[in-house]
This record gives sequence, structure tokens and C-alpha cells, in this order.
Amino acid sequence: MDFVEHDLADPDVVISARGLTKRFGTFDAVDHVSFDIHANRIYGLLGRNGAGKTTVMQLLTGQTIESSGDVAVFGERPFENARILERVCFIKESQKYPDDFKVKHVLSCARDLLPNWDEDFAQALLDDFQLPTGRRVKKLSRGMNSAVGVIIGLASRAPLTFFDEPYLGLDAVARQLFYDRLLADYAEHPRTVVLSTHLIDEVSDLIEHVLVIDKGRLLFDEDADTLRSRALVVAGPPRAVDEFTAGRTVLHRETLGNLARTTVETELSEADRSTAQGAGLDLEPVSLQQLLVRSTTTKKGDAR
Ligand SMILES: Nc1ncnc2c1ncn2[C@@H]1O[C@H](COP(=O)(O)OP(=O)(O)OP(=O)(O)O)[C@@H](O)[C@H]1O
Repeated sequence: MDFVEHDLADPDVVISARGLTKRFGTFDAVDHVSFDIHANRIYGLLGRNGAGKTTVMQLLTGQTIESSGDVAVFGERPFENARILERVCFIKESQKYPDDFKVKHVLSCARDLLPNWDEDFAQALLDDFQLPTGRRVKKLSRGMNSAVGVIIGLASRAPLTFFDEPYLGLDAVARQLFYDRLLADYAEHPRTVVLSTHLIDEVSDLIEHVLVIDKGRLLFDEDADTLRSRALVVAGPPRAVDEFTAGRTVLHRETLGNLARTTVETELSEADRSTAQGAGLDLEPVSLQQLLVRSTTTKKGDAR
């Protein structure tokens, strides 16, 4: 991606990363990544295992220092910057707490540290997730532990909130509760939320903008609807599908008996659509998950 200057004059830009790189030895976990994150939107930071999502979030929240390039959060460098970091909440899976900490101690720390903390909201969420406040955190089940993070992230009302897959331990009902509470609260108290997840289909209605990281590089930085409209599946008799998709960028092809399904990266014109209809082909939308699986699948031996 081309190097562009930070647009610090634009108050809508809350994060600006330019050529951001994190190197471990000779390995680039994050490799010259440039993007802006705008205020009051929900972002999906998506990518396969080991793609670099957590490292990007650590760079954006000052938890690690870049090897090269730079990042500005609310116009300033986040590393060891208390003024910036008090506006940021970073929730990650498997957060460690002191051994003797009960749930109520964690919440009381969050209340003290986070200036926008909403105690009533936190209490309502404790009820929703049925979390026992008097229990030691180390005695909580994995799902309850995830719920602690989710509650802190939501009740923080931080202007910039990161959720690094903190909901992996939650069951499907609790995850839905998280998505519902996030959407409802975000509508009343707009803020910038960045979610990293593997469960792309689950969050696809939630996220407005998608950043896709693949092997440390930024593959997509796009509005979620625009990204979805980038590809579609052409289904029908194999020969007709092949004829129709010839010359287009094919992301995936599968054949089952006399039915072929080919995913193509394209926007079709009205004429294309009527040609497809005339040839007896079905044109189906591609889910965000399918599109990303097709775009980020690596060959064997290609792992980092
Ligand atoms: N401290 C470290 N030392 C060496 N390599 C590291 C370190 N931290 C991360 N990496 C490597 O950097 C790459 C990116 O890791 P990262 O945790 O950012 O990926 P991720 O996209 O969050 O993965 P997942 O979805 O599996 O959590 C991985 O190959 C990982 O092994």
C-alpha cells in the first residue's frame, strides 16, 4: 500500500497508521501496513491465525513498539502516553488478573481507570451475563472469564475500544447477547470499536468497515458492503459457468456432478446479468466469510 501522510487535520480520523511494521528477529509479523480508522464506526479486523491482528492491536494501543513506520492515535503517538491511553480500552482473550482478585475487584479497577465508565450499564451487564461478583476470577469458567472482558469493554464507553476476540469462550447465546448489547449501546453512545474475530459471519451485520490482514500485510481496507459486492458465485451447468466466467478473476471453483459453482471477483453490468439469466445461470451473493476464505487461502507449505 502506498505511503501517505497522516491526515492529522481531519478530526474524523482517530487512528492513522503509516508503513507500520513489527519485526521479530527477521520475521515481519506486521509488514508496512497503512490505514486510517475513522470516528464512530465499528471496524472488523479480520484475518487467519497468525495473520498479525493481535500485533496490530498492540501497536495501536501502545502495548508494543513499532520496528518502523508510525502510528498516531487521536493525533499522538500512543506508546507510554497516558493522555491518549485513558481514552482507549483494549480487551483481549485470556487477560490475566492478580490471583486473589474477585470479579468485583476487577470492576472496581476498571471504574477507577476508565473516565467514561458507566456503572449502571456494568451492573445491568453483570445481570445479563449472570456473573457472580464475589467469585475469584481464577475460579471462573472460560466463558465467565470472557464475560468479564466483554462487560469491561462495553461499560468502559471508551472513545476507542478494541476487542481482540475476547468472546471466544462465550457460548452462542452469550455471544449474541454481546452483539446485541454492543449494537444497542453503540447506537446511543457512538464510539469507535475495533473487533478482531474468526467468526466473520456472526459479526458481518455488525461491522461497517473491514480491515483484512494476511501474512502481516493489509489485504483489504474497505466498507463492508462494498467488499461484499466485490464478488459473487456463478452457479449452473459447468460448461455455461466456464463460458460466462472466462476472462474474469476466479477466486474459487468447485464442481459437484452437473453443477459448477465459481466465485468471481467482479461487478456485473446489467448486460452481464441478462446474459447469465439467458444461459440458465444463478448469480448468488458471497458472504464476507466466503470472500475472505477465498482471498486468504494459502497453499500447503505457505504457512508463516
Ligand atoms: N513476541 C513474539 N515473538 C515472535 N513472534 C511473534 C511474537 N508475537 C507474535 N509473533 C508472531 O507474529 C505473527 C502474528 O501474530 P499475531 O498474534 O499478531 O496473529 P493473530 O492474527 O492475532 O493470530 P490469531 O488469530 O491466531 O490470534 C505470528 O506468526 C506469531 O507467531
